Amino acid sequence: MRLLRTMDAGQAAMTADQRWHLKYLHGWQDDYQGDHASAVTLFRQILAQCPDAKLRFRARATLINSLNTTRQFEPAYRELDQLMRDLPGITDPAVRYQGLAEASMLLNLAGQSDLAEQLARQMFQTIPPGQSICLAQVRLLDALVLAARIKADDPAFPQGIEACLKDHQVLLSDLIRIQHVDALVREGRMVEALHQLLTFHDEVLGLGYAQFTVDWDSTLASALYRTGRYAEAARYASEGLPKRPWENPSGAIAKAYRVLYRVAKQQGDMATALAWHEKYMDAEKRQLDAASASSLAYQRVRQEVAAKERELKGSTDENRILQLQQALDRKAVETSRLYIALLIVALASVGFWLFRLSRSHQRYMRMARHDGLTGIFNRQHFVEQAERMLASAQREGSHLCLLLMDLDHFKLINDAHGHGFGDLVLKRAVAVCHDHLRKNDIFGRLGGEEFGILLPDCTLANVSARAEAIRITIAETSDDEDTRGVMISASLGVASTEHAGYDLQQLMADADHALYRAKRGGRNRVVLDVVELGERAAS
Ligand SMILES: Nc1nc2c(ncn2[C@@H]2O[C@H](COP(=O)(O)OP(=O)(O)OP(=O)(O)O)[C@@H](O)[C@H]2O)c(=O)[nH]1
Repeated sequence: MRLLRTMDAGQAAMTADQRWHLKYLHGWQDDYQGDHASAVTLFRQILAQCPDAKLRFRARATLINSLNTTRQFEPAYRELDQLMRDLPGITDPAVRYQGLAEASMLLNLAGQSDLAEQLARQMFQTIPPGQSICLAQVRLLDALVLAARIKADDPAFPQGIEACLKDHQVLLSDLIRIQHVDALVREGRMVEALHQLLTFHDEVLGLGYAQFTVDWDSTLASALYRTGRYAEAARYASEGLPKRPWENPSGAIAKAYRVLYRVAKQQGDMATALAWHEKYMDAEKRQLDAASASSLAYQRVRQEVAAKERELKGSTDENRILQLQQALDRKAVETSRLYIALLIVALASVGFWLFRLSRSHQRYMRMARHDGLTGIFNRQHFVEQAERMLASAQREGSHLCLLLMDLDHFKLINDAHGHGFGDLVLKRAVAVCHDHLRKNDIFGRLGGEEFGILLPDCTLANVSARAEAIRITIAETSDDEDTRGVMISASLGVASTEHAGYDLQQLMADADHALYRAKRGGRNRVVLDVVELGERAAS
């Protein structure tokens, strides 16, 4: 206490952590001195605000003890439940050890000797440095004796006593002795029990621990009574009774009253016997009430905790279902996105494929319709287009002219300059012809070096000028640089719907006839199927 006062004086210089520890010590002191209400308040402050988990754990362990002492069983078991939950997080052996010891003791009081034994056995694995198995053995024997699961000859008793004495824990060594006495009494070994109780009686008295003294004396009185030593039994029983009535019921007090009652009865003092019997009954009832209240409280808290866990599990399950649902939704969104992406890729592929197909179709169509060398219509397509145009002109009542053009002495050009050169001349002749054609004119290669040109909206009156222009242009290619002055010319035969009508065959025949005449007339000239245009020799 003095130490605590000194520490209080130095509080101003303490760290926050040190102040919390000081508070804990005050709580512990209040508890020891019987001011349990103050102790409980201090421990609860620590539990609510202290940041140090270790100190909170210790405060809870001591709080459990205070609550139990003041018979606040339900809060005590609630704290015990929390203590057990916090236990796995506590690694400091001394703190764990303390917690396990408190928990084991409380469970033993609640009649849960199995659980108490389990926790006591855990204590053996957490012996703090510098400590022996003493306290662990006390807790274990407490549980085993209560459950009558240990024989009086078990070496655990002497081992425990030895360990406690080594630690200078005389009170704890005597606690083991009284546990041993319980075991001896249960086996009917009264003489040995008595011997032990008498031998250490003064030592126990010297400890000054009132509750334990009552326990020892009443056990001694009971043993004396059972061995027929009535007077001594009565003496120890009444000596053991507390000087002022205890707030807390104790089995030891009931035991002492019972001895006194039995001795009085034995002596035939029925009035005294009756008085002791009443007290005995009252103490026994209080003891039993306390025991069953404790046990009931334990069961109630267990159910409460189980219900909470079920609720928690339920909400956890609900949460998990919700989470799964959300995960599923996310997956569904991802899947639809994937499908959309796949669809887009598929559509793009199909689109691309269609585009390529149409391109190759167009290429194919172009190849099918056009001449590979000059790029103008081939004969078949020229005929098709010409027929379409003739039909249309016939419907509209307009006139067309057909020019058949054939390069002169082309064989000679080929023979003299090579086939490749001949190709060049063919392409050049076509190219220059384009300069004189309109958008709707139809131009095709009918074969070899022979070409057809169909001119819509054209009459015999204006065709000659256009045909002549074409002839002149071709003749002028002779002067081109790359034709190296080779004589190039063309003959043209012209036919018109005005004479031939709208039948292509007839028109072609007329034009062919005119062409023949142009060739026969000396080449490099234009001949109408009716009138031969002026002959003009190639320059
Ligand atoms: N270089 C080349 N020559 C071709 C092509 N197609 C046909 N020819 C040639 O053109 C020549 C046509 O000769 P001919 O029918 O005798 O007529 P020509 O020599 O022009 O005489 P005329 O028509 O009477 O003036 C042949 O020698 C064919 O081999 C071609 O695509 N390229």
